[in-house]
Amino acid sequence: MDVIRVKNADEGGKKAFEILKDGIANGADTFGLATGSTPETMYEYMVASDLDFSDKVSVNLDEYVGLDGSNEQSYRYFMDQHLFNQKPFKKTYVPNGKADDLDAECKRYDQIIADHPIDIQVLGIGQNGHIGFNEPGTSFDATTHVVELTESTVNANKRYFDKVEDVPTRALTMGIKSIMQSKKIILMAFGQAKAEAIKGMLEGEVTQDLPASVLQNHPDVVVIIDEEAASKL
Ligand SMILES: O=P(O)(O)OC[C@H]1O[C@](O)(CO)[C@@H](O)[C@@H]1O
Repeated sequence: MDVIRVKNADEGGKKAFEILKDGIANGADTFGLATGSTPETMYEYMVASDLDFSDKVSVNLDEYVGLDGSNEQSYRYFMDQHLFNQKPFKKTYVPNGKADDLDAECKRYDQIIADHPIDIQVLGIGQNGHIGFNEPGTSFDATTHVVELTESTVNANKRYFDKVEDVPTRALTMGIKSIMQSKKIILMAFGQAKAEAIKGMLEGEVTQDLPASVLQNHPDVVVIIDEEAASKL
């Protein structure tokens, strides 16, 4: 893995944006995108740029079960607000958290991923080392599936909700197998809370107990970390 150290999230987002821009210049047209606070600065640079995404496709990682796109806490809403409303794409995919049949929705999403192989996958990382919503213990062979969120993840994400009881406890997520099939991966991590997971991911063994460690097996990963996230290396 190629590790790039930056001062802060702004510099990290800029760096990620530059890698994305180079990728586009080299023909990338399908992007795996992530939500959460981590990629926000990268989206700001995308929005401020003169790049045109109207012939590009995005396939997002995950969505809460039970929230539809008009819900301000949904990941569809987040993506519209932070990127798609300002920079229209040809097509944007996010799992449907309101699907009546979640198993069918997982199959539908796997077909979307198969139809749109991801050139560049953007990732954050959970404090417990999750990628997407693939929590510790998830099989590396998993494709899109429904996840019971861990207490650690619910607690980390409660900052976006009025109260912890409002945080959905289930989500749909692209699986690790699909993430690993992306041609290139950019993982960003900012802040002290990510330091332990980053250490495990870069220096620990490859184990399902720390899902992001699987990235050691991918041939083209760029890890962008600020000083705090790098503090345990
Ligand atoms: O960027 P944040 O808000 O720290 O979230 C970290 C990770 O958690 C998720 O939001 C899922 O909980 C991921 O999509 C994200 O990469």
